[in-house]
Amino acid sequence: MEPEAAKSWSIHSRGEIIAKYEIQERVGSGAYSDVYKARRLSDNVVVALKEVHDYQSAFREIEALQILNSPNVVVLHEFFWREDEDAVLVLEYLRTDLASVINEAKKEGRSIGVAQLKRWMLQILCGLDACHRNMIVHRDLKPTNLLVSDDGLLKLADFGQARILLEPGYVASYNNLQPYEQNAVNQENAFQPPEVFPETDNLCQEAYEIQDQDTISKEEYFRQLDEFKAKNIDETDEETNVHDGDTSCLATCTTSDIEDDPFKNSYSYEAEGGRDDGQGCLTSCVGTRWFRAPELLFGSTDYGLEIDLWSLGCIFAELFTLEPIFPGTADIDQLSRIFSVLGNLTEEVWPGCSKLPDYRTISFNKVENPIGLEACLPNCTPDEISLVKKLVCYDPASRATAMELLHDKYFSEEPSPVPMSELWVPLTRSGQDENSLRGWSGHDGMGSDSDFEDFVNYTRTDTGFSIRFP
Ligand SMILES: Nc1ncnc2c1ncn2[C@@H]1O[C@H](COP(=O)(O)OP(=O)(O)OP(=O)(O)O)[C@@H](O)[C@H]1O
Repeated sequence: MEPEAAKSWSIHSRGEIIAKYEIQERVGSGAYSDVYKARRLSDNVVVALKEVHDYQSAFREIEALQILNSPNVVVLHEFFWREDEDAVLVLEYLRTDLASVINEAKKEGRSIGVAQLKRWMLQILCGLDACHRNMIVHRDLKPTNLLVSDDGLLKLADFGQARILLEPGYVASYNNLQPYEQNAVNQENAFQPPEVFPETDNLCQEAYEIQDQDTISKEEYFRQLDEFKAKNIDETDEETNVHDGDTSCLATCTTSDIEDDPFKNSYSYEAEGGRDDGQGCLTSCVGTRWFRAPELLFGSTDYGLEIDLWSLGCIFAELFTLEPIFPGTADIDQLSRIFSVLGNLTEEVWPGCSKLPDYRTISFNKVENPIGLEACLPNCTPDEISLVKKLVCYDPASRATAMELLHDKYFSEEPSPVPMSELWVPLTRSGQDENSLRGWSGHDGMGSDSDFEDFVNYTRTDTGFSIRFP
């Protein structure tokens, strides 16, 4: 029996939806959406109905998912879109997520075995590689957005902040799909639950083999991105009259980040280029803070796919240690945590970084002895540390691409990744993130959003403020 309260859900008033789906329960909600588990009446297939309360977010998610055809990206079955009503996306239903995998392991006091880790990582890499080959930057990668099926199939989800960095159709053609993706496209009835997924060993092996023919090189990617930036227009958003950044800040930074910040005139995520500037700049206010790349924290508006690679590095680190690597309580705290590990961001480590919009607004005191990533990854092997280092590095151009990582020797060395059927999949969804649960994972006391609470040693300067680490 459906609980009484359920009848008041706005989705029940959508005649076209309840004619086709029986809504069973609400399974999640996010900054932009409510998500329901439902049964398709015609064939009993279980789906997720995502009612998206933000036009721009719905548009982006639909646009990206229509392009992507990867076994490691959530399937969009259909969508309902009417003027003056929230869009409803019908997605394949995935019961749990990677955050739950991490939380359960932690609760049980065990680590995730290396062979299991490798299988999770390979699946994330395959999904991300599919996005990046289509020049789609996800912009909100985190464990709660990596959904997992009962069979251990991991899928990238929540494309509400995704952007396509090139004109649609430029790279997303059938011929550009990897063999495993072509199989997915060829499935006669796309509305069936996925068939047994080919083992990722084969999947990634095939991906390696055709890499040189069918994927763009890093150099080509940067060339295309430069062209895109030079054009300085965003056709998608121009056409739809949607501008990047209109909603992202409120969705991803807590209100108090902005409202309570005594220095909000000196340090702000409301990057000039990101809000309705008509120039097609990207907003720096994307993603969830713990996984946000330093260039975003410094207000960059012309970043690329590499912001996802930073997030990926943070996710890999968390898989190794079961703890978020940079659990910042506010945006400046986020930067300070990164600095204390990697050292200060300077022209030596990333030539050109001083041109980042907020680089001179905030001056951090020199971190004399950064602890290094090794200290954050105790009990990890040199290969594991090296894997994270390839992603969690300042210069975006130095970050390894998803395709490069699929070739990383880490994945071909013993122990081999477990077959998917041997993955340990939690029975429930327990995943939480910084936005949804304060005090989770032993981060009690770090829940404040005040950027300055943790920094008693700050002083105003002519251009902003300066912070000494405690
Ligand atoms: N396909 C799905 N199958 C099952 N549950 C889902 C699915 N998609 C989303 N959910 C659940 O709904 C929650 C919110 O979905 P999602 O993250 O896509 O929305 P959002 O509003 O963009 O969230 P966020 O605040 O993280 O940006 C997810 O954390 C997940 O628990």
